[in-house]
Amino acid sequence: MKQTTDFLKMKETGEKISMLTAYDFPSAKLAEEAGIDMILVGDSLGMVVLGYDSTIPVTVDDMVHHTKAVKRGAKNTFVVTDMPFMSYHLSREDTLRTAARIIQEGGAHAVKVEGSGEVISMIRSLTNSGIPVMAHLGLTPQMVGIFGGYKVQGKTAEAANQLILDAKMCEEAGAFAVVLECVPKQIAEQVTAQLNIPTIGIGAGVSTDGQVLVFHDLLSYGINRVPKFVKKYGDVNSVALESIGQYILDVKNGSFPEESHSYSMKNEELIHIYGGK
Ligand SMILES: Nc1nc(=O)c2c([nH]1)NC[C@@H]1CN(c3ccc(C(=O)N[C@@H](CCC(=O)O)C(=O)O)cc3)CN21
Ligand SMILES: CC(C)C(=O)C(=O)O
Ligand SMILES: [Mg+2]
Repeated sequence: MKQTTDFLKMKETGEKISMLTAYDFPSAKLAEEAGIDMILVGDSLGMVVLGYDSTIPVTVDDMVHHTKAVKRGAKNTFVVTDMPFMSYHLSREDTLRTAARIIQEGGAHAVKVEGSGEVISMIRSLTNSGIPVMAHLGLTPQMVGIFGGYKVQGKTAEAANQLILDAKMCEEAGAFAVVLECVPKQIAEQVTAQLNIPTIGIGAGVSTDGQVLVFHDLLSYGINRVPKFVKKYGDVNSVALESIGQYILDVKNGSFPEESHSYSMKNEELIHIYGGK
């Protein structure tokens, strides 16, 4: 299993890091079997699995519950779990206790936190306590209420310079990697060049040290509209719709179940249950 030090080595050698979200046993099993470098139990589960329209309602209990399922499906892959909305802001003690739960109870190898500012000192406290931290900058979805929507970040020179400073502070605070979400490719390239820790991009161009995508986006699974940065590698929606539609037809016209799907008993037994008639 790859771990934090291996991801640092991958940056040095130029081997790109592949990361994918997973939220349950089957998605984790598939990601591991395909050979993914790192799994993210993203709070995007609130949207793609639980049906909320943002990541804001997701709780620590949700994250622990889904992390446990992911761990049962992927026993040999590095697992990072998102700390959900407001779970790393109230106090240092609360942040450490929550992260410890995600690690000890959930079984994650690392946690991910969004943002800079006050969060930087939390990254320091977490890493000092022995918990590997992945930072997340740019479009930080837990700030959707402040951003006024899911909009590309760091588009002005000022915002871009701030992003570069923030990324450096995350590294100094001990983060082992940083996710850059929805930022101009030029900024992602700059940050990647200026950091010693790997950058993992999502909507951040090709220059980052790795890429992350949402499982359901990559497979078009239960999702219809996807952001511009998503590439559809599969079409589970159409496979599922065709299959379920055919099942319904077969049930209605009696062509399912077939003989091969049915159980039977011997005639000599059967005669006795009809009272010998
Ligand atoms: N299914 C899914 N995929 C994700 O990547 C994802 C989630 N959910 N939920 C949590 C966040 C929210 N994310 C999003 C959601 C929408 C856009 C989006 O529509 N962006 C616009 C950019 C608009 C602009 O130009 O500023 C786009 O058209 O791509 C981006 C990131 C990324 N994360
Ligand atoms: C989009 C990725 C980076 C994420 O944070 C999530 O899936 O929750
Ligand atoms: Mg997230």
